[in-house]
Amino acid sequence: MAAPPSSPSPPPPTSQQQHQQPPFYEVVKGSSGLEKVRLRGARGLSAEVYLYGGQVTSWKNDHGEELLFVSSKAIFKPPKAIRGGIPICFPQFGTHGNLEQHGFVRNRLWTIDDNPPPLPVNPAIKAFVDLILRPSEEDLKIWPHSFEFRLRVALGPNGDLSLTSRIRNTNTDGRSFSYTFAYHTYFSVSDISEVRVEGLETMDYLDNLKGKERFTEQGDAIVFESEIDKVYLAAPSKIAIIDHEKKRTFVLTKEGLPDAVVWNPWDKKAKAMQDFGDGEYKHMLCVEPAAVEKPITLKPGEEWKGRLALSAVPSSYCSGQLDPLKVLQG
Ligand SMILES: O=P(O)(O)OC[C@H]1O[C@H](O)[C@H](O)[C@@H](O)[C@@H]1O
Repeated sequence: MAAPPSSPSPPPPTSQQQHQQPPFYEVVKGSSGLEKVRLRGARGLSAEVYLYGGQVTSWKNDHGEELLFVSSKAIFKPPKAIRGGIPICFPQFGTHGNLEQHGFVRNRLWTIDDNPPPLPVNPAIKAFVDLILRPSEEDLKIWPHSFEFRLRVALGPNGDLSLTSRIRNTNTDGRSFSYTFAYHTYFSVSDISEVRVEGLETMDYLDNLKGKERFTEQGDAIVFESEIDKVYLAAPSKIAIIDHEKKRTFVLTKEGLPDAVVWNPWDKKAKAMQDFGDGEYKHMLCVEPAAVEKPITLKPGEEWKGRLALSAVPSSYCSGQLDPLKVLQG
């Protein structure tokens, strides 16, 4: 009698999987068969990161509510970058250079880094993953610099999401390199006209809709009535996005990233984008911790660190006024 066909044995767990112990961390197939890492926290908290782009595409609170925006028309197929979540712009933000818009790492395939150099962490954080990207031969033709880009995405026990980027110059010919950078974060909001941003008032900004001319923001918190595409310069380390309708406040804390880009394409540009629904601009806002005005320069062997921490907290709403100081100073 023929022996029953043997089922293929599962691949051995990596050291990180062993360390993390499922259910904190698993690799699953996402849209178009692209692999993604699912981080699982307590009480149903979760986050997802595509290896394509090293891109966070989901962050859910303990009610299972999605906190990031991903377009219903997002294309999960190289070379298009995924429209939504947290694309990483490197080594160029926007059109500040000769490379393709926002650089190339957002449409490259990253890998899981099983043995990252130590990074000081809160021992309470169990759900995290380390990714790494090194340039290919083709990438070196576009941007002739050797680098290691390590990204840690971590989901804290209280649902906070943090992204830590470590970029190292690994050029062996003694050359420095310079770059601009952004965490192009798409937040999900109830209705853009019910949202305001605290922390950027009175800041100087470059207006991308006016040829990158420099202006100073006036008045109170920022509210949204039309297209916006501004790079706020030397912005504070904490910025709050207050969603009145949802009674939710996102607090962004940034380190190593002086600037903050605010973008909403509004109706006309929304319609012109192939991978964005016509009315979706109402339900998203990009606030992007960035280093744009002053590029970062690394000598060979040097490493830069840029961190973004996100939390979503219920906002109290008293007689039409939130207390911005309470939000920003926590
Ligand atoms: O369409 P993308 O290349 O993803 O860029 C989307 C947007 O990103 C940033 O926020 C820029 O400031 C905008 O000028 C740009 O339109």
